[in-house]
Amino acid sequence: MDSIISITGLSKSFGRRQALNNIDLEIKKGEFVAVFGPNGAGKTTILKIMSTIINPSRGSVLVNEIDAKKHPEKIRGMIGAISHETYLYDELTARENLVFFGRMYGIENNNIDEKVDSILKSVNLLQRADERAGSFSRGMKQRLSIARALLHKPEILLMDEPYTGLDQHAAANFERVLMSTGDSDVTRIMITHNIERAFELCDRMLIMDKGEIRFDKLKTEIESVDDFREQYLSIVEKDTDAEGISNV
Ligand SMILES: Nc1ncnc2c1ncn2[C@@H]1O[C@H](COP(=O)(O)OP(=O)(O)OP(=O)(O)O)[C@@H](O)[C@H]1O
Repeated sequence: MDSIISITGLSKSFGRRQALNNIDLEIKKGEFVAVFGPNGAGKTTILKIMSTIINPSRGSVLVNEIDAKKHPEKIRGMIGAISHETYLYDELTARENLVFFGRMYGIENNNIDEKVDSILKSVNLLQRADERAGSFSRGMKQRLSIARALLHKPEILLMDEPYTGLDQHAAANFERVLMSTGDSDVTRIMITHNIERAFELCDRMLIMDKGEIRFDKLKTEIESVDDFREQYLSIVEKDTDAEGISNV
């Protein structure tokens, strides 16, 4: 089995609200998976469980055959997470933030400065390296948090609406950095409402609704963006006003 992530019978409830309902999902090493769905579908919840930020109510997540519930610390080392929360320290400079996280991930002291400078350059923040993260704009913070997520060269990148706050230039640059990680067989999972970009970048498209995976196809099995959009609407519009899909 060449799955890097193996999810079985996964459910999550918050009080009486069921966010995930008995999900099974296999993700292969090196796949780039886009996850769509209306607000409240359970997308962030499944990513948070994969990142070991929260525990499931039932079921299991195995990453490289390691049980996420039993060994969360091992899983965290394999994962880079980009989300709405930037996980940055406002009082530290951009460089200090990355050095801090680099040490946490066990990057050796003798080459940490070089790695930090190289990743800062890739997100166009090298010139601002010695300024406090707290003084950065939202988009700059997002770029720094992308750098933080990539610094330890994770095997798996989990992205929850990574385009948030990025201007067009930064979004294009982010995609360049993101696709360059493909050389090393990185597995990427991205929640997004941006159907056009995802269709261009990803290998596999999932649609979640009401805590379930309602659509799961390889891009090669989908005729076109329009075909996918139609399928999305036919799945979600019965129950919602189909918020959460866009062309931007
Ligand atoms: N900490 C929490 N406490 C209570 N309910 C929660 C919590 N986190 C999520 N939920 C609920 O679980 C359901 C799924 O939420 P989730 O954030 O996974 O949706 P989503 O698909 O990521 O939505 P969006 O597109 O709006 O980000 C929602 O009904 C939400 O209200």
